[in-house]
Amino acid sequence: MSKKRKAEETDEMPAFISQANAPRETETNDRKKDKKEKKKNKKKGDTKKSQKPWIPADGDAETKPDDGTPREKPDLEKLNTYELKHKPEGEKKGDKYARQKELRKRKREEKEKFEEYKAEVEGREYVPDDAKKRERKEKKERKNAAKKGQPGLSKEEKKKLSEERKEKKRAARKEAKKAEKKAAAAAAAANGEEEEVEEVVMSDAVETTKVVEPAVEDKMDVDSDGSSSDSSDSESEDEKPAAKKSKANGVTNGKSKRPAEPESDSSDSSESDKEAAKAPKSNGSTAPTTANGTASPIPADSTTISSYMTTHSIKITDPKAPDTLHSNLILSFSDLPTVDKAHLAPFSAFKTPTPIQAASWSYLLAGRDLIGVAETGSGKTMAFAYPAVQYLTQLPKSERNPKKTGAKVVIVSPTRELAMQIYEQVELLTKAAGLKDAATCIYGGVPKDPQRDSLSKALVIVATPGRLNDFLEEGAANISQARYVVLDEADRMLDKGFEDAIKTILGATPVTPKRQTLMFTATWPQSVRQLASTFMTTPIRVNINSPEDGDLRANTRIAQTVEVLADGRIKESRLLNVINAHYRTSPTAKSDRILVFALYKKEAARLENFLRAKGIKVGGIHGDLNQHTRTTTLAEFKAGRTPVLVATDVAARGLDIPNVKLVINVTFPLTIEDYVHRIGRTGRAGELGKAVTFFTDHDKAHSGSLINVLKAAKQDVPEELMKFGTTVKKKEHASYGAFYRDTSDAKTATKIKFDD
Ligand SMILES: Nc1ncnc2c1ncn2[C@@H]1O[C@H](COP(=O)(O)OP(=O)(O)OP(=O)(O)O)[C@@H](O)[C@H]1O
Repeated sequence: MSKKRKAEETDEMPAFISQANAPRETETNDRKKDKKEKKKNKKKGDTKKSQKPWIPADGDAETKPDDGTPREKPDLEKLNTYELKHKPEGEKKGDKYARQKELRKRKREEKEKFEEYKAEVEGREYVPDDAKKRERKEKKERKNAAKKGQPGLSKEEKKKLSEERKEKKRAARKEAKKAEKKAAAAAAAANGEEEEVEEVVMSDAVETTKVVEPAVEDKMDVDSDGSSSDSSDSESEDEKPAAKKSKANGVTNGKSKRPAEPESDSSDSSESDKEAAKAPKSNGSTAPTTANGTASPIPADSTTISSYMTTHSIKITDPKAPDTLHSNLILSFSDLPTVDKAHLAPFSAFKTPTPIQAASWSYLLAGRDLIGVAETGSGKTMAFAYPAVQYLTQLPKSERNPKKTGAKVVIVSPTRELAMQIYEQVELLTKAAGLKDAATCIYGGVPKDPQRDSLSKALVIVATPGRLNDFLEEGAANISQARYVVLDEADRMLDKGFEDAIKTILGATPVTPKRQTLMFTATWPQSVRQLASTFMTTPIRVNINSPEDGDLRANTRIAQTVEVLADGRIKESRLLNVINAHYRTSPTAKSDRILVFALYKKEAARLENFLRAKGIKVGGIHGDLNQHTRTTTLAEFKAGRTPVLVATDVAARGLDIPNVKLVINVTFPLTIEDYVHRIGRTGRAGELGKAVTFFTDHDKAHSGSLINVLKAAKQDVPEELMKFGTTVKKKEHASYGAFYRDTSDAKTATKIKFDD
């Protein structure tokens, strides 16, 4: 037998046959090999049987004693995967293979089911494994066939071929781009736009908004040659994504519209330069690009704008440009400077921006400090939140890493519930802008740990002042690079109660003017104005339907009634009567919610119990309740499951609850501003509302200011109220003094009896 033949036999035959026929020398060598192999396997703990000679399938039957009992084959289909995994006693080899085969089949099926489910959740088409394999196989076969078709290609030839292929692809891409451009031009022409308008307006936008901070990649371009990169370059395929983004933002020279984001506080440009840079030109040429990235024509002509300003009683005061006609209003969502229509998704249910949004957006997007005063329920949240999120989207990626930079936007609100509500709105915007999980909400009354964790991942912090201060103290919150800071309900935030906390928070952010500071409210008393000015740099003042002199203006869509009660003890029965009367007469009674305000926590609890005892489905919110109860009670009220809510002033500001048709003030609040905010829980977003206020002798200090509020909103002033006097004693600030205004028509108050 030739050596070759011997080798073939050894390979092909079962081991025990080959060993029997092998010559002695080979046999001993093989044994030695086997021993070594076994030793090795033993060491590894490997019980692999591959080294054992092949045994027929029923080998077990030969080696194991037959106990006479017939072995039943298990029904594999009935076994679960756990049972399939475990070898039953006395299992035959053939059965084992069948069991393992079934197990593999089940696992495959489970995997497929999971993949199908995953695809469904992710909203994509499910491609089964088999199809994928087939596809891969076909691809491989095609590739092999192609290779076979060009046998013996030299290296150079292959290279040439690959170059040619690349060239073809490049040409195809160019063609596609050309076609895209043509289509865009055709669409623009169809809209009556000239192709050039885009460039003119876009460059105009850059010039007029004078922006400041180039994206990191763009910065390199600017630094290297001392000028911004040629716009034509951006057509090339090698254009960096950041540069593309800047261009799409309507910033052709790679500069953004925002204030500088220097790593350190030192900067080449002087503060005044920066200030100038922040200022938009007021000739309407901030010319934002539209939602689809094309240039918008100048948003609206000056006549349209001035008539809009008159209709909505808009007053814009810019200390830097006192005599200018402010015409850069954004009257339509499509005029907003955003690169992607998707960013506007949260506005899809709205027809147009509200006046406060229309008047403040262009200034905020240009980086200005701003005080926005507009009636309750007029969309102030989106007025400050939209530019905040746009600011984030325009930051270079390296600046969008909260672990390294900390938060970039801080929004502070006076109550926990309001903070949660703002957070929800911000989340809508960040999600739409593709910034997943960019925001966190920090407030008291709940465990700190989850909030602490969230802080390291958040670009936006929405917070109540106390809890944020706690985290600042322990070093868990980093807001040292937060250059967009909002005080919502600003007058409340600057009140004595919050003043110190706010000072600490602002102190932890970059100093003004490196920080853009925004204050929004429906009431802007004189007492906080001076303090506010210390935190801002030449802020724009936007007043919507609110007089400059600090007089209060309540939402005019709220019908206000004041009931002067001679005896406070009848408040409860009056409350019940008013609620019942509303439900009897309101055409929308089924879906209506009623909000009842008390001044004290104990009073709120008492009223809640009283109404419940009278068979009314009622909830309560006040400071004595734990946060969990507060949150669930509010959710129940929002959902309409408890249509009446009794609350203290924790619910007075900002809360936006649909279908609140009636507000009842059982006890007058401590300030007239709180009165305006309380009743502002109704009549929101253009709806009508009603407010009923019980007024007693105890509240007479507020009669003058209440009368003014009623008069300003063209409401009836009851004769009984007039008798308490019309003197307005304005609020006093601890550091900035008192603000009084006396009116002459004060009358002596007389007690009047109220007959039910
Ligand atoms: N452009 C818009 N058109 C119509 N509704 C809008 C628009 N923008 C916001 N809203 C809606 O108006 C309602 C009130 O908005 P928001 O809570 O921001 O008011 P606000 O001015 O902050 O009120 P408050 O002074 O009480 O805090 C919300 O339900 C909001 O979704």
